[in-house]
Amino acid sequence: MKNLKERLRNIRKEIDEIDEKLVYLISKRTEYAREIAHLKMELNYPINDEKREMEIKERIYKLCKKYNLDFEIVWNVMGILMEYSKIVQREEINSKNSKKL
Ligand SMILES: C=C(O[C@@H]1C=C(C(=O)O)C=C[C@H]1O)C(=O)O
Repeated sequence: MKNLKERLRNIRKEIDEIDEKLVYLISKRTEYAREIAHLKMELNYPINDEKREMEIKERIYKLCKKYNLDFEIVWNVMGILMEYSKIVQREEINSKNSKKL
């Protein structure tokens, strides 16, 4: 019983560390998206890039096979992250445009 409780505590510690890494990686991903927004402004490219999103989808599909994960669920998570990166890009472009006025 004592061992089981200790194992539970240890696994939760591992999960906390993974969560911290995930949040760090989300912040990295979002910062890169912010940088991309500036490049898109210069290049006159739209925020949405369906072709790129399809490439990501294919990669994620293969990675899910490799790591034996449910693609639908992982793709939902990725969808949220991509939505977030587009929100940040829109904010970035709006704030740059409003500074121009
Ligand atoms: C970040 C980009 O902008 C958008 C967001 C994407 C993402 O979050 O991965 C991918 C394609 C674009 O729709 C990009 O073009 O690379």
